[in-house]
Amino acid sequence: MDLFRYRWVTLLDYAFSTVGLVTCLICLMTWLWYRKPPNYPPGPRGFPILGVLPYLSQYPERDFAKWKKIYGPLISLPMGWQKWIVIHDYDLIIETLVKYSEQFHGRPHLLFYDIARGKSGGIVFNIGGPKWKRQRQFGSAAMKSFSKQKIETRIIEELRYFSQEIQNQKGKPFNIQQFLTTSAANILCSVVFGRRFDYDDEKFREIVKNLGDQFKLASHWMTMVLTFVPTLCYAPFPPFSTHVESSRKQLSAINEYIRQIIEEHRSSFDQNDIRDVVDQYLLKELEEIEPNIPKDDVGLFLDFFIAGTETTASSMRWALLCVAIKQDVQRKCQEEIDKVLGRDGVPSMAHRSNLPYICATLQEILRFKAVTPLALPRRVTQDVEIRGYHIPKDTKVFINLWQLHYDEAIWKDPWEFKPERHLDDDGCFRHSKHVMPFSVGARACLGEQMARMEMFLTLVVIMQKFLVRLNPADPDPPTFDSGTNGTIYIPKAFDLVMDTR
Ligand code: HEM
Repeated sequence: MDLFRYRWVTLLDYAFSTVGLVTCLICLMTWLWYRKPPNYPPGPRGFPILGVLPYLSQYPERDFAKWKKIYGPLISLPMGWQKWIVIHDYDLIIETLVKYSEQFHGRPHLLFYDIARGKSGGIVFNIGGPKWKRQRQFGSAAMKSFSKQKIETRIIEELRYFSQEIQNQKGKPFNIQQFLTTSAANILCSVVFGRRFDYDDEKFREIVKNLGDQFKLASHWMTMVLTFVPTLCYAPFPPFSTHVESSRKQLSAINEYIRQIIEEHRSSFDQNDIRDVVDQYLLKELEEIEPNIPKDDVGLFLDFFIAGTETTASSMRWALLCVAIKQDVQRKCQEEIDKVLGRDGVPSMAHRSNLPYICATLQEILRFKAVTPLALPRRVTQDVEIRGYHIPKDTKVFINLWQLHYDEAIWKDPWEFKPERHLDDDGCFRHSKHVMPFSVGARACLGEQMARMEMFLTLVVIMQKFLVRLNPADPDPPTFDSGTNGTIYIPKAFDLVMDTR
C-alpha cells in the first residue's frame, strides 16, 4: 500500500515539475519575444513565435499601410522568428535607400533566394558586399554597352513575331500570357545571348514554362510558411521537401540550358567581335577581371532571366487587362496612335514625345498595378540610426512601394485608374517621382530602361493593330483585383479577344 502511494506521489511530482518547467519556458519565450531592442521602431507585437503572421491577408502591403497610419512611416514587425522593418513614404524611402544606401543594400537569407543564389551569388539575390558590387558593375556596364538603339531594334523585331502570333488567334478568345512571356524572354535572350527562339521551339517553351512555374511556386502559401519558419525546409517528408525540391529542379533545368548557350559562345568567341552580354562576360573572364566566378556558374545570366521575364510580361498583362476593362482609355490611346503613326507606321522610342496619352497610361499602369508592391526585400548590412531609431545589422527590410502608389496625400482617388492624372493642363505628359515600381538606390532595377522601352513599344504595337476586349463568354470575368501576390503581384489567368483593327 505504501509502495503504491509512493509511486503516485513520485508521478505527481514529475507531472508538476514538467508543467512548471514548460510554463517557465513559455514565460521566458514570451518575455524574449515582447522585449524590443532599445530605440527600436514602433509596430505591432503580434503573437509569440508567429509574430504578426496570423494578421496578414493576401495583400501584406495593404496590412502594412494600415499599421503605418498607427505607428508612422518606419514600423517594426516580428514575422515568425524574424525581425523586419517596413519603410513607407517617399522621403523615408529616399533617406534609407539613397542616403544610407551602403547600410540598406543587402539582401536577406530567404528560402527561394538561397536556392536561386548559386555559387557566385549573382546579382538579384546576392546578400550584398564586394562580390555583389563586382557583379552588378559588370551587369550594368554590359547592359550599357548595348546602345538604346540596339535594344530598341531587337524589341521591334521581336514584336513583329509577337503580332503575328496574336493575329494567328483570329479573334478567338485566348490567354495571352504565354505569348507575352515568350516575347519578354526572347527580347532578353537577343540582348544577353545574341539570339531569339521560335514560339514553338519545344526546349525554349519548356524553359519559359519553368520560369513561370518558379513564380507560381514562390506565390504558393507553403513558400510563406517555409520562408518565415525555415527549419521546416529540412523536414524530409512532403509537402515541405517536395516544395523545395520542385524549385531546385526547375532552376537547375534553366541553369543547364544557359550553361549550354555559354559553352556555344565560348567555342565561337572572337574578342574582336563582341556580339552580346555573354561575349562581354567571356571577354572579362579572359582578361581575368572576374576571377572569383567559377566558369560553370551561370548565376548572373539566370538572374537576368528571372528578373527580366515574368516582371515585364506580367506588367503587360496588367496593362492589357486595364485597357480591356477601361474601353474609353483604349479608345484614347488608339486615337492618339492613329494621328501620330497611322495603322502601318513602325513605332519607335522617338515617338514618345508625341504620344503623351500612351506615356500617361503606362505610368498609371505602373502606379496602379506595380508587380513589385514591396520591391524586393533588403537587409541592413551594418547598425544604423534612422530618425532617432536604432536598426541593428541584419534586420530585414520591406519597402512599401504600394503605399506610395496609393498614398491619398499624393494621389486624388488613388483607387481609380485614371491616366489623365499624369497629364498637365496642356495635355503634356508629367513624369512622377512618386511612381517607383523599379525602386531606387544601389539595388534599384538594372533593367528599368529596357523594361520601360519594352512596355512602351509593346503597348503601342498592340493598340495600333488590335482591339482588346475581355472574353464576353467568360462566366467569371477578371477585375482590377484579380491578382495573386507572391514574389511579384501577377494577374490571375484570363482570356482576351483581340480583333485586328
Ligand atoms: C516591369 C518590369 C520590371 C519591374 C517592375 C522590375 C522591378 C524591380 C525591382 C523592384 C527590383 C528590386 C529593387 C530593390 O531591391 O530595391 C528589381 C531588381 C532587379 N531587376 Fe528589375 N524589374 C523589371 C524588369 C527587369 C528587366 C527587364 C531586367 C533585366 C534586363 C531586370 C533586372 C533586374 C536586376 C538584375 C535586379 C537586381 C538588382 C540588384 O539586386 O542589384 N528587371 N527589379
